[in-house]
Amino acid sequence: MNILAILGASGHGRVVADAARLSEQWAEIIFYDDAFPHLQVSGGIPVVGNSSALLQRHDCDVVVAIGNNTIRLNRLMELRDAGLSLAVVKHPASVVAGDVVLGAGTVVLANAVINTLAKIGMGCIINTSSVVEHDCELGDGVHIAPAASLAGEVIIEQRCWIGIGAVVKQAIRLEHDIIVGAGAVVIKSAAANQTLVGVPAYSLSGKAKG
Ligand SMILES: CC(=O)SCCNC(=O)CCNC(=O)[C@H](O)C(C)(C)COP(=O)(O)OP(=O)(O)OC[C@H]1O[C@@H](n2cnc3c(N)ncnc32)[C@H](O)[C@@H]1OP(=O)(O)O
Repeated sequence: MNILAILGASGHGRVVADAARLSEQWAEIIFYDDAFPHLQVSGGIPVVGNSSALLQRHDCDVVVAIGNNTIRLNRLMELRDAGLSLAVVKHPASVVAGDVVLGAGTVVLANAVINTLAKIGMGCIINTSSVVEHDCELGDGVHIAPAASLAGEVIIEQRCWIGIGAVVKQAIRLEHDIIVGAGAVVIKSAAANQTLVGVPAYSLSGKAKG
């Protein structure tokens, strides 16, 4: 389709819009945001309605640019179930191996590299200058923040957030809904629903309170 509708007109939305514009895949880019009608324009791009209005459209591709993994994924599924066509946005300065599978609604931003046989789920953010090495598997709604790096054969389950500049050693598995803090170095697999920080990474929930 000729129009890309982006749900979420915040800073991340503007980054996604710019990647989409540079990819030259769409003739027109518009925002939807629940701050409409208060918010009318973002980064020079018109905000034309709220999320309910977007659900009524069927003449455009759509992507959700909301940082929160659970909200982004839920919104995407809602739009998919309403029959909208979910786009993949890939910045032209990203490098994605030819055999990589990118799930619907995923965005790959500038200078990100995804290497051979990686599988990326639905609604993921592969953010600026991040690295997803060969044979990694990312579940739905994962966010790899700027400059974070996953070594080969890492498995990241759904809705994990790998913080800015974090590093994950090869063949590690992170179960669902883990947050890895900025700059952490993860060297062991970890169970779901915890926050890991530090070098080497440890669980914040297991930290003694002083
Ligand atoms: C384009 C973009 O901007 S994408 C977004 C990129 N941003 C990121 O990736 C941010 C990642 N987020 C973080 O690193 C956060 O600090 C989190 C999620 C790890 C923790 O946040 P919160 O749950 O709010 O924890 P809080 O800030 O209260 O810190 C709790 C403790 O952990 C420590 N801590 C927090 N983050 C880190 C970190 N990254 N590394 C080491 N220690 C940390 C704090 O110093 C604090 O320790 P204390 O109890 O001894 O004082």
